[in-house]
Amino acid sequence: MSRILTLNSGSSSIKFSVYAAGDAPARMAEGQVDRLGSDAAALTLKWQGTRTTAQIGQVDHRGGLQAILDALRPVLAGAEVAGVGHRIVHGGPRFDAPALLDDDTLTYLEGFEAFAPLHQPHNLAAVRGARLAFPAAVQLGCFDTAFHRGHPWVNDTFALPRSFYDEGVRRYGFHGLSYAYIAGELARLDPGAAQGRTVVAHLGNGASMCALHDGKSVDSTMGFSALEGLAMGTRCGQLDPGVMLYLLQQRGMTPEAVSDLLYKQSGLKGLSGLSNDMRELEAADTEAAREAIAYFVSRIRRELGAMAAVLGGLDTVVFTGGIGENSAQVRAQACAGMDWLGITLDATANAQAAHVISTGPVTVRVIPTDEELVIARAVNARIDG
Ligand SMILES: Nc1ncnc2c1ncn2[C@@H]1O[C@H](COP(=O)(O)OP(=O)(O)O)[C@@H](O)[C@H]1O
Ligand SMILES: CC(=O)OP(=O)(O)O
Ligand SMILES: [Mg+2]
Repeated sequence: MSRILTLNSGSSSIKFSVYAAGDAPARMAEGQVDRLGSDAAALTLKWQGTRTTAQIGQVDHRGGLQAILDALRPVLAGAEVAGVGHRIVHGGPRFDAPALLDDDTLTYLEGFEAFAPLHQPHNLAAVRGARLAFPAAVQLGCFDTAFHRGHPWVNDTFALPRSFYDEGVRRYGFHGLSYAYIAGELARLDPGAAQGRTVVAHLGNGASMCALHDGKSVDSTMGFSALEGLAMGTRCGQLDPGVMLYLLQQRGMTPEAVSDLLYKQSGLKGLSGLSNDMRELEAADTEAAREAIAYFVSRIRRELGAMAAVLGGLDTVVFTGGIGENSAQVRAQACAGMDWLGITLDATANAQAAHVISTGPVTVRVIPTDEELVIARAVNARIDG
């Protein structure tokens, strides 16, 4: 009985799944620890038709992983974990496909910790934890950046002297496992449309958008780091680099303080003064919460127009991620008045998060993402039954 474990460490959650290996991986159990870093972290496990949630208090990513391994003991009893698949946000310029996580590869990936400080250190810590817990298992890295490696050069570079591009200062793009899944789903649901022009909005605690042509990524709102583009739970998104110079030079902030500001104190949290969590903002009756959502949405709208221009038109829009899948309000605001682009929402279908929520010529879909399945398929292909 071979099992595959997937680990997906996001900025505020660790999602996990257990699959039975075989012709295609079959999910047996799944769950997550969410609200990491708050005092209300909780572990949810779905297994054998039941769903249990346990409050685990204030834990960090390491404590979250330990709680997951403890909870999985009965799930994995009597079975052999043949492979552990890891979501690793940064694969650098080297990886355009999953890779075995040997010592050399881990050292290479550590070099990108500073490029993705909310993720990469947690991702690699999970690899080390999983190696100890499952020493005989294949450890496979599946990279968020890999899906974007085929971008045209103009979407892969900044207008800095070329030597910076050569040393790796590039627009990598992230959330690639999610986009790979969505591209595959689109090809299954509507093969004709999947060959066309699609914009996918992955709206979670981290958020980005991707322009797909014929299922391949041609542009992303995220760039060198997971800071660029849309505003996020705690990240600023697009920012005039002059602001950073002002903070460093005029305000005299340390680089560490600027990093903390841009990664952890900004975005929805910074604008609302309340929370990074869209559920809380939607429930809050404050002007600042409404304005934070309005800013979040306005950036989505702006990028949607930009990506339609990059693609030379638009056939399909897909909403995914925790907010994209669950917030009818954000979807409605993002698409309001977009009839000029061919986007018209059906209010009832949107409220129900139906598969198709549009009536206009552009098909707007809600597709729950499944980064874990993309990882499990990659591991399944590397292990023997
Ligand atoms: N029913 C809901 N309505 C609005 N937002 C939601 C809902 N459920 C989840 N979310 C939001 O989804 C976000 C988390 O998305 P997720 O993709 O799980 O994040 P991560 O980046 O940690 O993987 C949070 O802002 C959360 O508030
Ligand atoms: C890359 C990124 O922002 O990931 P997440 O949405 O999991 O925070
Ligand atoms: Mg995520």
